[in-house]
Amino acid sequence: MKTIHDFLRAKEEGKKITMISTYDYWSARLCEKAEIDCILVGDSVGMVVNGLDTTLPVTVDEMIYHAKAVRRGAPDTFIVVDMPFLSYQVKKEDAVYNAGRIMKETGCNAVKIEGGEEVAEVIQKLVSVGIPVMGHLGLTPQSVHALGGYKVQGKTEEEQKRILRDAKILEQAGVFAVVLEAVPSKLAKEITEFLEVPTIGIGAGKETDGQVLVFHDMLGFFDRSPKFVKRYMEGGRLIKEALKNFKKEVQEGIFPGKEHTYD
Ligand SMILES: Nc1nc(=O)c2c([nH]1)NC[C@@H]1CN(c3ccc(C(=O)N[C@@H](CCC(=O)O)C(=O)O)cc3)CN21
Ligand SMILES: CC(C)C(=O)C(=O)O
Ligand SMILES: [Mg+2]
Repeated sequence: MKTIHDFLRAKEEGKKITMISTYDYWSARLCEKAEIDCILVGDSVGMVVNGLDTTLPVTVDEMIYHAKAVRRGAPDTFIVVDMPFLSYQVKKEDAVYNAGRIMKETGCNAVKIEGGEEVAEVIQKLVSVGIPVMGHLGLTPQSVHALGGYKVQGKTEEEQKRILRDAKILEQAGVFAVVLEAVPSKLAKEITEFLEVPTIGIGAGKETDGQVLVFHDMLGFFDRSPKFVKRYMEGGRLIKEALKNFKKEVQEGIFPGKEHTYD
């Protein structure tokens, strides 16, 4: 099992970190077999698995349910769990309670929190009680309504300054890594060079210390995907063909064959 120190060392040694966002037993098993460095049980589960338009309705109980399944599938992989909307913003005490539940009930290794300066105190508190925290800057989907949509962040110089400043504040607060989502690669490079802790990018160019993608996106399960997604497989098409094949074979009396029958 990797530790937070292995991620720091990877940055020092210039070895890229790979992270995949996924939510269940079988996909976690495959990630572990493929030796992916880190699994993120993302609150994107609400959109990917549950068909919601945003991540906002996702609950702590739902995150725990998925994270337990992921841990069973990947017993030896470093697992980070997203803290969902409103589970850490209201009071520091809530954040400790919710992060504590996530750690205790799932056996994960760390939690992830979206935001900059406004969550620095919460992060400090979690780190002080022994809960490793991953930060998340740039496009923070839990603020989609405030951002006016899923849009690239850090386009203006003012925004860039704010994001870089937030990154420094997160490092001081004690995060062991930071996700940079949907920002120009130049800004991601600048943050990556400045920080001692690793950056993990999604739509942030190639200069970050690692990359993260959602399992279902990279395997092509959806017909539409954001610009930053590379499809390593046309999973949706392959599955649809298999389903059609099943229907055809049943209709034509080909399935089940002798080998599938208890005679
Ligand atoms: N399946 C999935 N993959 C993700 O990467 C992901 C989620 N869900 N849910 C939570 C957030 C939301 N994310 C998103 C969602 C949409 C865009 C998107 O549509 N981007 C457009 C427009 C960019 C712009 O206008 O600036 C694109 O074409 O890339 C980007 C990130 C990333 N996260
Ligand atoms: C896209 C990643 C970074 C995430 O936060 C998620 O999957 O919820
Ligand atoms: Mg998330």
